[in-house]
Formats: sequence, structure tokens, C-alpha cells
Amino acid sequence: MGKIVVIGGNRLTGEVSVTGAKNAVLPILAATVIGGNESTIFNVPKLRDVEVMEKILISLGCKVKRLDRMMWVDSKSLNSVKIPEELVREMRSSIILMGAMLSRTGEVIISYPGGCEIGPRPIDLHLKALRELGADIVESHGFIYCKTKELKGCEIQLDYPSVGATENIMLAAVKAKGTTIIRNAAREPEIVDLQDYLNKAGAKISGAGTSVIIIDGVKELKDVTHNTMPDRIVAGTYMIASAITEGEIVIKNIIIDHLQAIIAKLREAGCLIYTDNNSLKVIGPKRINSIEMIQTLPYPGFPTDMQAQMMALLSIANGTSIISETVFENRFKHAEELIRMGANIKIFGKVAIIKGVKELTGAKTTAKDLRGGACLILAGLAAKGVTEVENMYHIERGYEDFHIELEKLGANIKKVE
Ligand SMILES: CC(=O)N[C@H]1[C@@H](OP(=O)(O)OP(=O)(O)OC[C@H]2O[C@@H](n3ccc(=O)[nH]c3=O)[C@H](O)[C@@H]2O)O[C@H](CO)[C@@H](O)[C@@H]1O
Ligand SMILES: C=C(OP(=O)(O)O)C(=O)O
Repeated sequence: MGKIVVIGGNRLTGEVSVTGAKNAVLPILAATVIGGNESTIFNVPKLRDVEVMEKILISLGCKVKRLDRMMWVDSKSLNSVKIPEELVREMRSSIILMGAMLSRTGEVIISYPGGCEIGPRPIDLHLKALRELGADIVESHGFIYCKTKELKGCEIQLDYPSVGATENIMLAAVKAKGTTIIRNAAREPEIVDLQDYLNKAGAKISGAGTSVIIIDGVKELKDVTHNTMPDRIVAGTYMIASAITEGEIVIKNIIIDHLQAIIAKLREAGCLIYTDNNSLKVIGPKRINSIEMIQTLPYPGFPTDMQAQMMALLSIANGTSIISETVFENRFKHAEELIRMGANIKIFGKVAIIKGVKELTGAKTTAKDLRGGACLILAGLAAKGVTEVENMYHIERGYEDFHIELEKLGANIKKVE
């Protein structure tokens, strides 16, 4: 298990290009099992979670080839309905295979998914919706047994716009009989990317990006080529790397519209941000302004996946900031690690009060989850002295060559195995 060692104080400058989005490519790769067709996916990031999904697809009998950032999946030869437990436990996205496999074979056996430790992550909305579509689901001894003779389109009102539940329903409904309507659907851009992939394969889906998604079931899917959308969270993380180091970084290969909530908060924090067609430049101020309130919300609100990185930034702001985490129950584990570095943060349930300090000091810290790990590296970039971040594997779930890219931008950073 590797760790990151960073010596803070360097101003980061230069250009970085953003890779494909983890949260878009994982459901798309799950969707490749549906059609018994060939999918060629470009802009696939080199991430641990993608490797896990690749192993799952192979274990199900799919043929998979990877060449740099291209992944080709042929799901004709799929011959198993059991998703290996050890792989399911590795990441949250494995649960999306439930809808995809039900659609393909009418049967799937899966255990409860893993993923980041950010509080309880029930799957009740997924199960309720799949039952409404006609699946028989039995939960027993940690496994979920799903079976159906036929999935039938229906109207599903989600109690909460869950990203994963929306994706699972879309995948289950693609080839269901009749029309499925999802109300209060998640509006995240990754849902739009999934719709695009499926429609290119011959699905009939409309409305992704709004809270009502309509899926007209089709009989079959055809071969498809798709280019994964850029990762808005990776982009946001580099934006903060610039902000926190008084830097000047150009972030390329992005979709500006996906970043509006992050841009607005970084401008409030005093950053200068210049946008172009598919790139932007962030110039960090001498001292970060505090921000009265950041509330994490479903898209287009401020993303929970940027909350930890924002906390690192606000820990050195001029004044007191408040972060309210409304999406997950327990997503402040990084705060105690920032406190080791001299941050002044108090947690009251799902609210964090951050009194900015003039300077953080390097310390030995541990990443408890993916974005928490990114937060500690960002804090280390600005801190005085040496910061160590243990449990690098969390970071590798969602950032491709993070330390290498930061080094290219001027950081004094290395990975130690
Ligand atoms: C692989 C992926 O795309 N992960 C993203 C996805 O996770 P994920 O799809 O797990 O997130 P959801 O939108 O489903 O979860 C949001 C909230 O709803 C709750 N909930 C969800 C489902 C359910 O059946 N019951 C229930 O109570 C969750 O516990 C959580 O508190 O969206 C999150 C919210 O933007 C992001 O932080 C994750 O990075
Ligand atoms: C929470 C995250 O991922 P996952 O849902 O895959 O655990 C994330 O990407 O920040």
C-alpha cells in the first residue's frame, strides 16, 4: 500500500488535461453486458475502479480488450449470472450490474457493494424500483438474488434523485416491455452520458439531465462506439490545486457547464477564473476568502464529491466558512486529518465550521476515502513542510497519475511504495 509524500509551498503553474469520468464510464461498462453486442469505449481513464469493472466483465464471460484509453467489450459470450463477491466489495458501481444483468439474462446474484466509507449507503431505492419493473428479489446472508421472467415498463417515482438508482432503472428498462418513466430522476451529467451511450446502441431514452426520464423498451442493441465525458470532479480538484497554491493552472478537456457550481464558489473564494470553450484557467489569490456557506446537493448543486477538496482550501481562508453536507451521512473523515495539519475545524453532525488558519503544517495523515485522500494531498501542497498521505489506493480509485500530473505542474511530490 503506497503513500504520497508532498513538500508544500510550491506554486503550481502550467496545463493539465482532464481524463474521462469514472462515474460515467463505470455505468457505461456495466451497460455493455445488456446487448450481447460490441462496445468500443474511448477516453476510459486508467483507474483502479475501472480495472475492477474490467475483471467483473471478464468473470461474467465477456471478451475485453484494453489499449491505452480505449476499451472494447464483446458481451456475446456472457455465461454467468454471479458477480464475484470480492470484486463487488471493491466498489459502489458494481451495483449497477443488477439492472444491466436483469435486462440481459433475467437473473443476477450479487452481494452488497463496497465503495468509499462515507456513511451508510443503502440500496433500498434500487431494489424498490427493480421490483416495480417486475424483478423478484430475495436478500439472504449478504447476497441479493434477483430473477425475472419479463421486465415490464412502469412509472417510478424516486423518493430521492439517487444517481445509482436512476442508472439501474435505465439499464433494467432499456429492453423492458413498454415504457418506463422515472420521476425525480438524478440530473447528473453522467446520466446524460449513459443515455448517449445507450441511444447510440439503439435504445430509446429521452430526458436525461432533467428530472423525468422516459425509456421506451427496445428489442435489441447493436454495436456501439462512445467517447466518455470528461471528469468534472477531477477538473474541480485541479482547480483547487491552483487556488490553494496561489497558482495559475489551465485545465483542458472539460465541459464548462458541468463546473458552474465549483466555478461560482472558487470565485467567491477570491480566485480569478477565465473560461474558454473547453478549458479554463484558475489563478489563486494571495489569501483565500472564507465562504459563508457551501451546501452539497444533487446536480446542479455543489457536488458532494468536491466537498473534501473545498474543505482543504477553506482551512487556510481568511475567516470562517461553513460546509453543510446534505448528500451523505458521514463524509467528514478528512476533517480530523486536516486538524492534524493545524486546521481549525469543528464538526456538528452534517455541518462543518472551518475557521481559516494562516498556514497548515505538514503531518502524517491517512486517506480514509477517495476524495478525502485528494483533500489531504491538496492541503499538503499548501502546507509548510512534509505531508504524508497513507492509503494511496483510495486516490487511485478516481485519479489517474495524480501525483505525476501535480509534479508536472511544479509540486514537490512523490509516491512511496
Ligand atoms: C459511482 C458513482 O457514480 N458514484 C457517485 C454516485 O453515488 P451513488 O449513486 O451511490 O449516490 P446516490 O445518489 O445514490 O446517493 C445519494 C444519497 O442517497 C442515499 N440513497 C441512495 C440510494 C438508495 O437506494 N437509498 C438511499 O438512501 C445514499 O445513501 C446517499 O445518502 O452519486 C453520488 C452523489 O452525487 C456521488 O457522491 C458518487 O461519487
Ligand atoms: C464517492 C465516490 O465514488 P463511489 O460512489 O464510487 O464510492 C466518489 O467518486 O467520490
